[in-house]
Amino acid sequence: MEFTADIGLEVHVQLKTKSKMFTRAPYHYGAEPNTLTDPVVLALPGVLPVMNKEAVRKTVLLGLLCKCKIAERCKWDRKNYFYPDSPKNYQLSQYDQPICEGGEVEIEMLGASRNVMGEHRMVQLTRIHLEEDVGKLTHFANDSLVDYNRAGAPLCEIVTEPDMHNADEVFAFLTALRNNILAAGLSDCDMEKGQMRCDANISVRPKGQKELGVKVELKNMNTISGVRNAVAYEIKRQIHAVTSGEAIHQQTRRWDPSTQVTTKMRDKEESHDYRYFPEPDLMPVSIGKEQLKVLAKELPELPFDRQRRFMETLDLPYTLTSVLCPDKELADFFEEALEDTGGKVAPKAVANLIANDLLRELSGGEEEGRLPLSECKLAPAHIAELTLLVEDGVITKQIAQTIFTEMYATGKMPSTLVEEKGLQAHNDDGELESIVREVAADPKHEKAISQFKEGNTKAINSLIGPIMKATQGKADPRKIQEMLAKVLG
Ligand SMILES: Nc1ncnc2c1ncn2[C@@H]1O[C@H](COP(=O)(O)OP(=O)(O)OP(=O)(O)O)[C@@H](O)[C@H]1O
Ligand SMILES: [Mg+2]
Ligand SMILES: [Mg+2]
Repeated sequence: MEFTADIGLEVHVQLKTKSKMFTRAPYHYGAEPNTLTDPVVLALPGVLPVMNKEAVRKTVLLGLLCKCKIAERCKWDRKNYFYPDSPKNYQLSQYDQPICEGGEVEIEMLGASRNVMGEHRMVQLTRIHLEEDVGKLTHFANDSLVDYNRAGAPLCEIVTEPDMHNADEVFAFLTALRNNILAAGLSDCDMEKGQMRCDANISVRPKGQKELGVKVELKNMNTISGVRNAVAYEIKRQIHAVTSGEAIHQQTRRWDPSTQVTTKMRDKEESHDYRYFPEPDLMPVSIGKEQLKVLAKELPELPFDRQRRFMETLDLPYTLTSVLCPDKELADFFEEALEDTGGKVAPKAVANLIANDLLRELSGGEEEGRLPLSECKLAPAHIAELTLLVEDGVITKQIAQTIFTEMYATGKMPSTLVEEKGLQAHNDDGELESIVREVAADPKHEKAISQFKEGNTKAINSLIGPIMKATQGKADPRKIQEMLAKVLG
């Protein structure tokens, strides 16, 4: 029997704000445990919450980015539970009136090969609401430690419809969502720092059956590829269970990255009744139409929209755009460099230097991870000047490579390096002619030259290398060819 899998995600994203959701205690990653707290975070008697406006603003931006319907009015609810990660015994969240409803995220599936664009489609969202994060527990053999630094940090929860059907779609969704959020500067989305966390709900049903199967919720995945592996494993496990006549029970399972399997944490029956009720100490929030118009202007161009623009209006190949566009910083760098050339250089030449040469230097030969652009000595103006020097024939493409490495290391402008090292292209025809004559006179090229004279124009290609070498790479190969033809008649 064939099966269809249905997957819905609950993605938690920590917003980049200076202070916490309902108090002015600061929040950032990596501080000494329990140093980012105050009476509100620790829920001492008599404290009252005060809403962080910036967190609401960023959530509305996230909603607009995901094309959600932004509620005119939303409110806060208490989600009651008893666990040491929350000193209040409840979490402030939003129950029946979230800030954002509906919405969608565009995803791209893998193409047939690296230089072919994959299929695009929309993944439907259910809602996005804002809540506060909880503390972090670390368990030991006999006791546990709690760190309340994270408690009360603004946390967006993005809930999708069960609209994904395999692990690759889940991977594509999380990648696209993360790129969009990074482009808008709403969060750093570092999964390993817990800034982006994902629970995956998975069910399977016989192909053709309308109603969805019983869902299992997966937790504890801390990389996007970890989520992909966990989902792929869980779909296989459920199909295997169903075909062996076993029923799937609603439960929560934990992904173990070291053994790459999911194991049961708890059954649905053990799950909590949260007794949600409206928070009496906070007013509902209204978001006006005028405010929405102002906020909409702050949104960046979405990475996929930018990619289409680069392909359509700048005629860049898909491969280059797929390197530049997911990373807003890199795409901005490219556009600035292109602008600096004043339209005199083909966009592809500029894009190539950034997507190939610059990234190669930034990654220093490593497969994954690279230096951030902000730590690099190059500005867009360096790239622009280098492409202009080649375009104007001041240096050859070969020399541009040498200069690139040098300017990356030193931060010196390419024109300075050309001057300092005398790397100008061979524009002195007389000098080039004498080099060409000298090389052509070498008896070892006799055969090639006679073949050329008999009409085999390609025969002299073997002379270009030695001539290039004699000019120390400073002559344009096209010019060498012209000169050779002239000298050999
Ligand atoms: N049958 C299903 N198969 C796969 N995913 C599902 C299914 N039903 C719901 N989901 C997904 O699970 C997520 C949460 O669903 P839902 O709101 O129903 O449950 P919840 O908030 O986890 O709480 P509870 O499980 O107590 O209802 C959503 O992303 C939704 O798309
Ligand atoms: Mg939640
Ligand atoms: Mg859930």
